[in-house]
Amino acid sequence: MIKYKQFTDTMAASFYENPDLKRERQSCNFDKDEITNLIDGNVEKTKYRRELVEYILSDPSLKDPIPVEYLSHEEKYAAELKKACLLVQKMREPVPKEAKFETLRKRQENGKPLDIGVGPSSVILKEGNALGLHFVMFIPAIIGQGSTEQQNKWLPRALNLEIIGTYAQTELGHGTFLRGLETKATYDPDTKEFILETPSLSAYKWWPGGLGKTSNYAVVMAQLYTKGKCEGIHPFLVQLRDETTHEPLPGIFVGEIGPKLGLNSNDNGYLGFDRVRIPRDQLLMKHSQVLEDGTYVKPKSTKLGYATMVYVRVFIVQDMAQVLRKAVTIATRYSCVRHQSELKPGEPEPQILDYKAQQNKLFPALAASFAFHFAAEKVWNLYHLATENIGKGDLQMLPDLHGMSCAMKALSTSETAKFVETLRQSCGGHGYMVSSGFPRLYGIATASETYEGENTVLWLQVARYLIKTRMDGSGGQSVAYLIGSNLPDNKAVDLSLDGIINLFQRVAAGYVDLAMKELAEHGRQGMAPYDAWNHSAVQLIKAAQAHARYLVADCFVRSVKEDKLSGPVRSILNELCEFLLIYWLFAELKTEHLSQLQAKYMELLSIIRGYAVNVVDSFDIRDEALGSVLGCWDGNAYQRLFDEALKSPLNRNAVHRESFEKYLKPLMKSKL
Ligand SMILES: CC/C=C\C/C=C\C/C=C\C/C=C\C/C=C\C/C=C\CCC(=O)SCCNC(=O)CCNC(=O)[C@H](O)C(C)(C)COP(=O)(O)OP(=O)(O)OC[C@H]1O[C@@H](n2cnc3c(N)ncnc32)[C@H](O)[C@@H]1OP(=O)(O)O
Ligand SMILES: Cc1cc2nc3c(=O)[nH]c(=O)nc-3n(C[C@H](O)[C@H](O)[C@H](O)COP(=O)(O)OP(=O)(O)OC[C@H]3O[C@@H](n4cnc5c(N)ncnc54)[C@H](O)[C@@H]3O)c2cc1C
Repeated sequence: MIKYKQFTDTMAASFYENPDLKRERQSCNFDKDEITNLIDGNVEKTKYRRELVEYILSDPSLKDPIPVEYLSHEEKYAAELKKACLLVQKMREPVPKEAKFETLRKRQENGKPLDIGVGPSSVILKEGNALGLHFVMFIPAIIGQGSTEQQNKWLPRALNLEIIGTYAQTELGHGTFLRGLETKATYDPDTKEFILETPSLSAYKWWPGGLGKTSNYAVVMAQLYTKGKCEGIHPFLVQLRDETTHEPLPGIFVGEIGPKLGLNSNDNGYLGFDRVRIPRDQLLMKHSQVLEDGTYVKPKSTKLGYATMVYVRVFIVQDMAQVLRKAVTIATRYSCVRHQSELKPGEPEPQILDYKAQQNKLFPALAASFAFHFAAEKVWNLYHLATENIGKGDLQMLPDLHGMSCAMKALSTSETAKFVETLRQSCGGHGYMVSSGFPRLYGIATASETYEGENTVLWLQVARYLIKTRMDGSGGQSVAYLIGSNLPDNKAVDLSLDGIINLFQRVAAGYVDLAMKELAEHGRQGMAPYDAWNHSAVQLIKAAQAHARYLVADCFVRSVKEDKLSGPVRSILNELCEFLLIYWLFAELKTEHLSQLQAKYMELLSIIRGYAVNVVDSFDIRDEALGSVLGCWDGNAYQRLFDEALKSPLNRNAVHRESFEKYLKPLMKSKL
């Protein structure tokens, strides 16, 4: 290792707490645990999560020997998969008899397994997760699309990880337009099998997570042909690899698609079929069936086959709240410890957290992390209720669930991606380091804008629902304000939370009406409806975005009003809620309203400045899970930046001998 002049000894560093952070923490006047419990769900859930995280982090076999960024593409996959597998094994073993793991042990004694889901796995897996799709889509697809018999056969094996699967829908040629998928599954009544076929290059499955090297099964979406007729896309459970040797089965062409902007430990893959036969009962038959003689039995709605995507869209809203909490924790703590420039002439350099412009970068994201947390809760509840009803044959809630999940997925991912970039910038040059943690978070947020329905496409789905509702009054609860007599009145701007929600409805309804006018105008000019729709897309997307903001804002306001909160926490959430609502309104309002809101906005910046550090502390994210030298709890950012830089392989020796001797030296010695 090369030598450097050291300013902190390691022992002293382990007791260090940055004085600026310490001062903020000493002035905390609310119960941080209350916010922690609110995010976890309740006190017991917090206790469970903390023990689980400690249990995982105290295991030396789950630690990275060197930062994964220094590994090759192949090594990265292997190292992260190893951790994922060890994690799963660990969660199955009996927890040791230590007092600090009492909750975990009791849980196991009561026959409840330890969670291996998003929270625990994201503590140690930060670069994507080869087993993620198995848990997030493969198992939910079997549950949501499989008949009871099929679930009984496949679920226990999948839950035990005897088989590992993914969700293979997107193809090289089509991701958005599902009706355009080309993979074929043709029923052969003689053998009672489906024959899977990839008819062209563009029909190759492309993208599925964990497909390249990890999965031995997949739920494959393919066009179902029976009795010479195409019945549209359907889910098939297909074995891809031998269960013992892991070799691809005959007729299966499978591999990995290469490096991506982020999530590089996940082996996203490609897949092709050359006349691969599977038994008839591997068409997942909860909603539609093919009988032995090839007769097709229709589902109650063709859109029930899209249900796995709806589930994941809901899941993503929750994931975005988590990403935002991490990003805003890093940027707020760093802004507290970083001093730069001059605020008052001649005075010491202030904390950058005191600049209004800096607060304007941090606090909207802080507020939005709560907004998306509450929105995720609401849409989960709706999802469970709608699914229960669908199980009883009542599909009435399906359009509202689709509209709401598309709106919230698109808004939460696009806002999170934008905020993560702003928060990165708020940390200046150091934010650009991989060790800041921002590149990984940006990789997740931007991927989420694209996967599970590209956002523009989802906005247009939302717009379709809004326009339909406005025209025939058929929409559900989330769009009730657009129906006839429910339309928000045009009273003067009132700055109460309810008043602002009314304003949000007016803005959204206004955009919907403008889009309708535009559609009608195009119609009058002789355009066909599909052309008019395309020409009105910009306005339609604006309407969908305003509606999504209304939905999320409304959830926030309702959650803040619940009486389970203490006075101090209620007023913090109230202020953050009001602040976010004004921030979003700025994007929509005309100048006459702006000055009224501007003063309130500036006042709220100062108020939030008072508790921002303590609020991010209450997110209770362990340093190891945060994965950022800038955002660590102790605020020892410079020392940690330095320590991390010293891990670079280029710092093993003072001179990189080989490149110096071979290239630099000859260059410097050569004459013109
Ligand atoms: C150790 C490890 C342990 C544990 C690990 C645990 C956890 C893992 C950790 C971390 C993971 C974290 C996060 C990541 C999670 C998951 C994401 C990962 C990968 C992503 C996977 C994918 O991307 S899968 C592929 C997704 N693809 C899409 O979303 C495609 C988008 N396209 C569509 O949805 C559709 O084609 C369409 C909606 C755009 C159009 O469809 P179609 O042409 O058929 O329809 P129309 O436009 O004609 O509309 C017709 C009517 O149908 C209604 N409609 C459409 N869709 C739906 C629906 N889904 N539900 C209900 N109704 C629907 C539409 O509204 C129309 O109605 P009308 O009444 O107006 O006619
Ligand atoms: C990290 C990652 C992981 C993924 N994991 C999986 C997986 O596990 N399984 C799986 O099956 N898939 C997966 N995908 C694929 C993903 O679901 C698709 O990429 C996504 O649905 C977008 O489809 P597309 O790539 O065909 O984009 P396209 O539809 O080709 O989009 C290109 C552009 O065209 C625009 N566009 C398309 N249609 C319209 C329209 N009707 N109106 C206006 N504009 C339009 C879009 O807005 C976009 O700007 C993954 C993708 C990523 C990035």
